[in-house]
Amino acid sequence: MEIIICVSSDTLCLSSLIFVQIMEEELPWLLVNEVGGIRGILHSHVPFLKKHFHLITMKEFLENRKDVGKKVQAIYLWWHKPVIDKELLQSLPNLKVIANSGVGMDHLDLNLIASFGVKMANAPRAVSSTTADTGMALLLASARRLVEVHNISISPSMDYCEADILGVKVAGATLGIIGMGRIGYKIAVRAKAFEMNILYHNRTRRKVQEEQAVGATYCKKIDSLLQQADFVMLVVSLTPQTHKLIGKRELELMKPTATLINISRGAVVDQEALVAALQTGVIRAAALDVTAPEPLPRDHALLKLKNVIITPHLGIKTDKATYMITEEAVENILAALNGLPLPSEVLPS
Ligand SMILES: O=CC(=O)O
Repeated sequence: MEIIICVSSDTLCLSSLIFVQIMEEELPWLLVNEVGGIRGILHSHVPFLKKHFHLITMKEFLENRKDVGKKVQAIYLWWHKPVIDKELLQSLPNLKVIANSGVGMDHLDLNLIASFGVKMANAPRAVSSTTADTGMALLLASARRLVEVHNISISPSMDYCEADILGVKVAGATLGIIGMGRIGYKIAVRAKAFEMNILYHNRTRRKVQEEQAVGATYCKKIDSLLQQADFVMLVVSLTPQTHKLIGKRELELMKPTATLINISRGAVVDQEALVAALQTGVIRAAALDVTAPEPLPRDHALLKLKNVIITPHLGIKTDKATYMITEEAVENILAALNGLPLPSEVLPS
């Protein structure tokens, strides 16, 4: 909403106010968590959002739930916030759409949201390359023990022996990708450039031409991939079927020299089994961008292991990718508010 105040050019004093005109139709109201901070929309996205919406934060909504609730037509979820529950949905009678700032929708009760007649969208276009980069960064960092060698390099004594910095050769090693959707495939593209052999498992097999383009071999059974891979990368969505997909049995199938990399969701791995496997040398190392919960309690056993690298769900967090996510969200919200098909609608299964 833009307010134009016209004053007489002769006197330029307030008493000469002629009229106050409200320009433009009122913009649709968009509910966001907060601006700035760890769970808030980034400040740099706000001017873009304000071009299309009247922004209202959760704090403002909670202060005046009755009046504001009726106006909100859309929610932009930034890293799972605000939490969408029945109570919130009931207080937003005109809500039409919820846009998620990522691809994973496991934090949402899709059936509940759909039962309120609210559409949902995610942001698959924006996230793929950057998340694939995160996976490769973790693979390389773990292979070459970057965190350990960094700590040695900045230590006062720099006391180390060759064995302390000996890594694993990536070229010629076998990468097993579990989950060959958009992100999994982009990881394969990157791994090919690093001269890795690539195995993959997916619910549905990729086309032969797609496999050939990255030199990937399909493993119908996860077990066979686990037995052969030097690096296993988890890229699946979290669903009831993938919950604790990797447990004690699966870890024991892996080579003792193998590394597990998880960029999907923490709950895809049985964390207790993982801790035991890392402590007893069942596998060499793990590199985790995701844990359950996030962040882990500060005294968690995974934080004490030298053969673990943990990042705070870096996933897509780069300047460009986060901005693209907001653009994708705006596209979806505007489509829903105009009664058009949503470019990345997510339906309950
Ligand atoms: O975790 C990241 C995403 O869901 O896109």
